[in-house]
Amino acid sequence: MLKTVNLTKRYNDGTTALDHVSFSTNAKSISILGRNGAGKTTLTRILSTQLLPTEGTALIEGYDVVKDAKKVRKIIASIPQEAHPVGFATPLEHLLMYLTARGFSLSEASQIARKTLKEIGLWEVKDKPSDLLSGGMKRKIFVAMALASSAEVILLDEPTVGLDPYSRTEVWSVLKESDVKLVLTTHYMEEAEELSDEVVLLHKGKLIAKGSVKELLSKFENKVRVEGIGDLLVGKLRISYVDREEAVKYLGKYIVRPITLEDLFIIYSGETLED
Ligand SMILES: Nc1ncnc2c1ncn2[C@@H]1O[C@H](COP(=O)(O)OP(=O)(O)OP(=O)(O)O)[C@@H](O)[C@H]1O
Repeated sequence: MLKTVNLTKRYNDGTTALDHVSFSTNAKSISILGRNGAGKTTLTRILSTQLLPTEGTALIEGYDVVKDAKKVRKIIASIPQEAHPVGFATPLEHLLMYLTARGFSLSEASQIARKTLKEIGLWEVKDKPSDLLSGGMKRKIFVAMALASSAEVILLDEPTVGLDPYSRTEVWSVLKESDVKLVLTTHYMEEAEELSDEVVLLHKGKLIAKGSVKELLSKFENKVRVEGIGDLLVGKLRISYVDREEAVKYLGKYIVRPITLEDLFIIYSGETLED
């Protein structure tokens, strides 16, 4: 579905946002994870043909995002992080405008728009100007547009930022039920686990790990997370990762629990919890 070879982006001010990132995946859905500034948005902007790489290549469904940019634009729908709806237009109008611009007839667009607005939980507010909607509802308009588009691959940059837990679950279930292939960036580990077959971990522009959450976790199955309660430290740190056998001595005064995706990120990025 996705392949990058030595993908590199250096901005004009000299910042290297992506540094020779190479990976390939046939997973139906992937999450790109990383801390602020890791290069997630830069990667999705390159994949969605909005930004040229400095070096290297990226392919979506076999099409080069630079050489075959027109073809790529036909098969993808992309929601940038900073997308804002038009204030006076309603959710229904947004979907109708978007779908007709993508080539659907008005009657097709109307049918698809109504179905999607119901599925995503925007039906009650479909005729309200977006200015009058909450931040989460505004975000949902864009997820609905991407889902309704019939694109083969949708790229979502932090799709559920600002959504309350109920709305987030609502969006997740619509995304999961859809046949569309997903590339998403997120800060929510739970979202990555819920929605993606594979995760790509970026750190300071470099790829630090890739695989299914299960695969990545299995590499650390002999480790557990130990967290000191109050001022209690594990060595010099409040949280540390130790071998299972060693964990026995921490039981009682410490919180000892299995490693999660969130811990993997800390382990792979090589950052201590003091950082
Ligand atoms: N237009 C630009 N010019 C110069 N540097 C940029 C530009 N856009 C991003 N950067 C820098 O590139 C690096 C990667 O930024 P990017 O937005 O891709 O990260 P991110 O992982 O999406 O971060 P966040 O989680 O905060 O959205 C950062 O150091 C950022 O400051």
